[in-house]
Amino acid sequence: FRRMENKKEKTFQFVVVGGGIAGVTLQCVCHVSRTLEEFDVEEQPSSVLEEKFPNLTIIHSVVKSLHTKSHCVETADGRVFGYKKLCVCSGARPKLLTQDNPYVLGIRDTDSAQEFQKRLSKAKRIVIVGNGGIALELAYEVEGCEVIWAVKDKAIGNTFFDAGAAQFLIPSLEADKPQAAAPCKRPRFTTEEAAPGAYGHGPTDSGSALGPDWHEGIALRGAQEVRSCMLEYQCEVEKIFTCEELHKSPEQTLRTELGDWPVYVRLTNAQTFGCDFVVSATGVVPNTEPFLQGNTFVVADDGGLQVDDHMMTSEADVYAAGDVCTACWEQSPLWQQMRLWTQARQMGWYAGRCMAAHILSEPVELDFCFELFSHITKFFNYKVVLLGKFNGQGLGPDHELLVRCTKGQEYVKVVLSGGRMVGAVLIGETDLEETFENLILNQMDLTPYGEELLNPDIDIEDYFD
Ligand SMILES: Cc1cc2nc3c(=O)[nH]c(=O)nc-3n(C[C@H](O)[C@H](O)[C@H](O)COP(=O)(O)OP(=O)(O)OC[C@H]3O[C@@H](n4cnc5c(N)ncnc54)[C@H](O)[C@@H]3O)c2cc1C
Ligand SMILES: NC(=O)C1=CN([C@@H]2O[C@H](COP(=O)(O)OP(=O)(O)OC[C@H]3O[C@@H](n4cnc5c(N)ncnc54)[C@H](OP(=O)(O)O)[C@@H]3O)[C@@H](O)[C@H]2O)C=CC1
Repeated sequence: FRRMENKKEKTFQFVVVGGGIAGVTLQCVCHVSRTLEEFDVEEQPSSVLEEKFPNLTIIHSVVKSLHTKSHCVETADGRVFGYKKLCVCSGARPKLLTQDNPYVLGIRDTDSAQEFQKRLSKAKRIVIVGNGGIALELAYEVEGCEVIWAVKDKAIGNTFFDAGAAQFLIPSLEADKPQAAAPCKRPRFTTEEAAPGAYGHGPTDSGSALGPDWHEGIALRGAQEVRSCMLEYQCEVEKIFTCEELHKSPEQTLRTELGDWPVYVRLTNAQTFGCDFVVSATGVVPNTEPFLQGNTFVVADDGGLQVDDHMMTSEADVYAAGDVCTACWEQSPLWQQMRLWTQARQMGWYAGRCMAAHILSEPVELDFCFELFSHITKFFNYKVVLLGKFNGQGLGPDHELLVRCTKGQEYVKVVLSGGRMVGAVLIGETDLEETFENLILNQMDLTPYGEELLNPDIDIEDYFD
C-alpha cells in the first residue's frame, strides 16, 4: 500500500480507463425520437481534446494494474496515477471459437478489420460462424467470395430478431445488391500512429470497437468474380483443422471431395467445408483481464463487472461503463442490456454524472434512457429499429404478436402483453418508431384496437397524436 502511495505521480479527481467512450467525441447527436438517437463519432487527436477541455489530461498508455485499496492505476510504462473516482471503460474483445489459430479471425477494431480485408482480398471461400451483428453484416456485405454461414439457430439474426423478420430479410442475401449507396458522410475511423505501449499496440492488443457503417469505407471484396452465400442452419463448429491434418487422414475420398484449402471446418451437421479462413463472429467477452486482477470485483455470469444503478462496481469508488460492465440493477421491464455503441455512450455519460454527483454529495436518479431499450441500425440495407422487449424477452408464453409484412418493403412486429405494447421490431422505412415508442412508454391499453393497430390504411401516427 505504502509502496504504491509513494509511487503516485499525481492524483486526479477522476480517472477513466479506456478510449472508447472517454476518447471519442460526440459530434452530432440527432434524436430520432425520445430514446432513439443517431450520432456521428469522430476520433480526434488528444491535443485537440486537451485544448478544448483544459481540465482533461490524456495519457497514452495501457493500464497494467489497478490497486483499489491504494486508489491508483499503474500504466505499462511504469507510471502510477492516483484517483478519487475511477471509471473502467475497457470494452470487450471477440470471444473467438479458438484462440491462436491463424485461420480464425475476429473483428473488433480498425486493425482487425484491416487484417480481415487483406485476407479477404485473396480469398475464394470463407466460413462465417455466429448469428449476431457481425455475421449479419458480413454475410450481406462481402463481395466476390463464396460465403458459408454457419448458424446455431433455425433462423438468421437470433440476437436481433425472430424467424419472421429473418424470413423477410433472406431474399436480400440472394438478390443482387442495390447500386452502391451514396458515400456515407460519417467520418471514417483511422489508425493513428500510436506510441509504443499505447492502447491498440500494447498488451491489451486492441483499439476501440468499430461501430455503425464500419464497413462502408473499406472494400470487402474477395478473389472471385461473383458472390454467393450458403446457409448451414442449426449447427456449430465441431473441429477446425488444417490441410496438413487432412492429408494425414486415411480417407482418400474425403480429401478429393473437399479439395485443397488452407483450413477445413467440420460442423456438427456432419458437413465439412474447406476455406481460406474462418470468421468467428461469436460475441464478445468483457475486457477485465489482466489489469483488474488482484482486486475483489464481483463479476456477472457473462464476465462483465457488475454495476449498480449508479454504475458502481463492488469496489469502492470504482465505476464501470460500456461493454466491460453488466447492468445488475433492478431493470425496467422494458429495458435490457446489449453490448452496443448506443448503450456504451449512455452508460459512459451517466457514469460521469454519477461520479460528479457523488463527489458533490448530490442525489442522482437512474437516467431515463434506461427506461426503454431502443436500438436503430441497418441490416441488409434496411433500416432496423428495435424497441423494448422486441423479441418477447423474458415474457414467457404470456404475450401476443401482431405482424405486418410487405415483401421487400417493410416488416413490422408488435409485442403485446396484457393488451399493452411492450416491444416492436420495425424493418424498412415504416415511420412508426416515434408513435410506437410513445405507446410503449405510456402503456396505454390497446385491446380495443386489436389488429387494427397495424392496419396500413389507418394513419396510426395521426390517430394517437
Ligand atoms: C464490427 C463491429 C460493428 C459494430 N456495429 C455496431 C453498430 O452498428 N451499432 C452499435 O450500437 N454497436 C455496434 N458495435 C458494438 C460497439 O462498437 C460496442 O458496443 C462499443 O463500441 C463499446 O464501447 P466501449 O467504450 O465499452 O468499448 P470499446 O469501444 O471497445 O473501447 C474500449 C477501449 O478501452 C481500451 N482499453 C482496454 N483495456 C485497456 C487498458 N488496460 N488500459 C487502457 N486502455 C484499455 C481499448 O483499447 C479501447 O480503446 C459494433 C462492434 C463491432 C466489433
Ligand atoms: N448493427 C449492430 O448493431 C451491430 C452490433 N454489433 C455488436 O458488436 C458485438 C460483437 O458482434 P458479434 O460477434 O456478432 O456478437 P453478437 O453477440 O451479436 O452475436 C454472437 C452470435 O454468435 C453466437 N455464438 C456464440 N458462441 C457460439 C459458438 N461457439 N458457435 C456458434 N455460434 C455462437 C451467438 O449465439 P447465442 O446468442 O445463442 O449465444 C450469437 O448468435 C456485439 O455486442 C454486437 O451487438 C456488431 C455488429 C453490428
